[in-house]
Amino acid sequence: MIDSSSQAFKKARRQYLKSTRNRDPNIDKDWTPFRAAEKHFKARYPPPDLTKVLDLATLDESRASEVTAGIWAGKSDAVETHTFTTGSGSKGYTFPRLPGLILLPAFLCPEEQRNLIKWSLTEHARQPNETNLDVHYLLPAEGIWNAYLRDRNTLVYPRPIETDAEYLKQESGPRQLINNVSADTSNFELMNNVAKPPLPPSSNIRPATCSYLLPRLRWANIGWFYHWGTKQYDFSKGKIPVHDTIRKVCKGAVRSVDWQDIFASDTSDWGSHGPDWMDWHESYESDAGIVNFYQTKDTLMAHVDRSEVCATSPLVSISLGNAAIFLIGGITRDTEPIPILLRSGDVVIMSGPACRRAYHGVPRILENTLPPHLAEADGVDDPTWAVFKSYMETTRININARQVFPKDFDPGLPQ
Ligand SMILES: O=C(O)CCC(=O)C(=O)O
Ligand SMILES: [Fe+2]
Repeated sequence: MIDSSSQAFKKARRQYLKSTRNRDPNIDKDWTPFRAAEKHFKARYPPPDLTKVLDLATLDESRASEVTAGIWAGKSDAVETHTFTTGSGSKGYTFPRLPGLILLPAFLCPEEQRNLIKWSLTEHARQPNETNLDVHYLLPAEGIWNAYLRDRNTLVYPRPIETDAEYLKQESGPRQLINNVSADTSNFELMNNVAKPPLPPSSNIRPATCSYLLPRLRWANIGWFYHWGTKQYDFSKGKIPVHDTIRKVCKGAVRSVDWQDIFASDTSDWGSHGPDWMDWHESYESDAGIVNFYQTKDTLMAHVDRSEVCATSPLVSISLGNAAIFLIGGITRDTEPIPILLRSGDVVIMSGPACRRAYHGVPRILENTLPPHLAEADGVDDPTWAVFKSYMETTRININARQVFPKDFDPGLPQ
């Protein structure tokens, strides 16, 4: 329940009244259903109503302490789902409205969740993997997390602007043309040959401490490098092998689903190569992706992950830490999105032609929803957990792994 006498509620109401005083009363007239849902869940005032949000943890007795830990809970029957039993005996859910969307609640046990959180910060958010901070700062080689643990006041210096850098020579015009085009096997070569100059560092960045930068860590790349300027992969930089921990979890998630059950009666268009779900237990291999780090005020706008050449192979998305509202709609923003409350340990799979290129986003991280198995350092039999716990109190981590190429497609790239 929302406490309307709390200081936070009153502050949000004051800000709302101030910011809406001169607002056009028809402002929401032209919003697409996706935009309207984003606005609803983002709002601090009035706080969003979660009764239409699917929250499967409310069905699971063993997660009762997670659900009651914070003020936020949805409903187990808010959205039409079908249940199946996974290969490992747990429950999985499908959505008649969006074939190929799979939800595996609590797929990861508390220990696996803690290990993935540690891995994300200690081993992954550092060179040679790129992070959002690298564009502007010369980060320590050990990564921002390890440097922060050593001394949170250590200064990190801005990346100098190189006077002969490639980014200064590029015209911005032609880049726009190829920006955000869906990748596929027929345009792969063209996309691959588009120039992908490094993004220019900002000119007004000052030295900053590790404790200032850590909450500003927003993502760390997995596998093939992604080029944000063109929204395409930059295959010329080679591929960093996907860590075994991630490979195994993602393969495990894909293998736990009986795809025959999901897609045998699917009649949609799977593209020129036809359906490939029959092979996924063997052929699925994540080779790119991103680890997203969200602070409680961060959001991820509606988008489609369309840079992968394969538009049907599963994308595996792992939630850790604070809970979030995840919205997923259809191939345009005009489809009313399905709202799902994702909690730590939940895994979402987006697969098949209808779901893999559906609009989705994260309009809200739900504050104070860190589950007890991550929040109580004492209850965790691990003396090193306390520092992770303090960071995770205001954080959600999402590990998002994708397969870039279809099974039999040879991109002709050095491995
Ligand atoms: O954080 C999430 O649950 C989704 C992230 C996502 O959609 C992405 O990284 O493309
Ligand atoms: Fe995405």
